[in-house]
Amino acid sequence: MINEIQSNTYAVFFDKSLKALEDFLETHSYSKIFILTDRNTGEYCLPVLRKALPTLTNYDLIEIDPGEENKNIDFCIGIWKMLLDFGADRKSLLLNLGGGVITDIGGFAASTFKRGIDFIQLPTTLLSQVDASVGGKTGIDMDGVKNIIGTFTQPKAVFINSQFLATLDRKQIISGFAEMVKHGLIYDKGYFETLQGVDFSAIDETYIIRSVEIKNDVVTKDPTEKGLRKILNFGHTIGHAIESYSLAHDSFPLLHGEAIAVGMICEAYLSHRLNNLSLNELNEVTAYIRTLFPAYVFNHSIDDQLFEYMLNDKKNTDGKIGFALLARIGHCTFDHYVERALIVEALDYYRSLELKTYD
Ligand SMILES: NC(=O)c1ccc[n+]([C@@H]2O[C@H](COP(=O)([O-])OP(=O)(O)OC[C@H]3O[C@@H](n4cnc5c(N)ncnc54)[C@H](O)[C@@H]3O)[C@@H](O)[C@H]2O)c1
Ligand SMILES: O=C(O)C(=O)C[C@@H](O)[C@H](O)[C@H](O)COP(=O)(O)O
Ligand SMILES: [Zn+2]
Repeated sequence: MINEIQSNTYAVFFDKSLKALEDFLETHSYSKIFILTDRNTGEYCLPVLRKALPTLTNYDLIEIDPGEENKNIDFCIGIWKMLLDFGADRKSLLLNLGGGVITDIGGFAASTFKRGIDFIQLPTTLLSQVDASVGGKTGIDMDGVKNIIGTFTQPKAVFINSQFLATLDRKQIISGFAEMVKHGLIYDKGYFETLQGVDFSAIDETYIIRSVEIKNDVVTKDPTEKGLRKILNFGHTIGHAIESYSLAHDSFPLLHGEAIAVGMICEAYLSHRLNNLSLNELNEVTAYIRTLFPAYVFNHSIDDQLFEYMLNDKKNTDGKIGFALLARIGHCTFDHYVERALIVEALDYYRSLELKTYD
């Protein structure tokens, strides 16, 4: 069965057969089709796509190295060059087959090439299925700052095939799960509670659909983050700073969802201090996230560096650092500007927890 969620300008299909994709390609006459993969999705996901769509033979493949460290302008130039060399025109289609790195950089490359060509998202990680492929935020990192260059450009369609997740390791699954937890925390307490019983060895498609419904609801109301959409950034002001720091300093950097989990604990603390989140709910959020993720160990000596990153957050105004904070589980508000001393208190709260550490 193919489920479908409608956004402002496109549809998200939940489609294990990829029949909806076949129909899409048949009804759109693209002059050329390009498939963007990274080395892993080229190996694991492209064969699944080719098997499901044996008629899709006429395409050019663009493959980049996997990993957040490659979501940058150099790889983007590589994609633009390939499009140019292979003769992409304005009626070409870029099909992004991969995780959030591929859907972000591919979306950005397509939205800027010849001032914009069509792209579709075929997300292959849990994180990209529940979050990154939907909503039209495209982008790349620069100087270690997350997503600092980018556009709001909607894809022509998103095709979610949960079978892609079969080759994903547990760490990646749990990283994606962090964004699902975020969806429950900001929008739907019942969903947050349901997620606590989820079996990671086989994530039910119902949950993926619920997360996409929540994300789609928010971005449909506010596609370009003038207000409400900022709630999708809960956990990200501090989380992105931690992610950037880890990318620059650790031999095995935190994954996006792992860093956002740290951010969600710190920002739940701020929610308690500034936005009426009750102590009980703060403890509930902290305890649950602690069961999912080991501790990330960092001390005061890196606080200045974390602040440098936070000063680049896109929710900031007039040099004040912006946050989306929970008012209660299931409800989040935005445009909270927080002083450094309180942010340090939130980092201290995280540091004070006795957590199992990463090995
Ligand atoms: N645009 C948005 O709204 C949005 C939302 C959330 C996150 N993001 C971005 O998404 C990125 C993180 O995405 P991610 O977690 O998918 O990371 P990722 O794209 O790096 O994928 C994780 C790893 O899994 C591999 N992989 C992908 N699919 C696979 C499969 N089916 N089987 C085996 N291996 C597979 C990839 O090659 C990579 O090594 C970050 O850059 C984050 O900033 C964007
Ligand atoms: O779609 C959104 O809006 C989000 O904030 C979703 C986040 O999970 C995602 O990580 C996003 O890329 C962060 O955006 P940014 O504007 O803080 O770079
Ligand atoms: Zn995120």
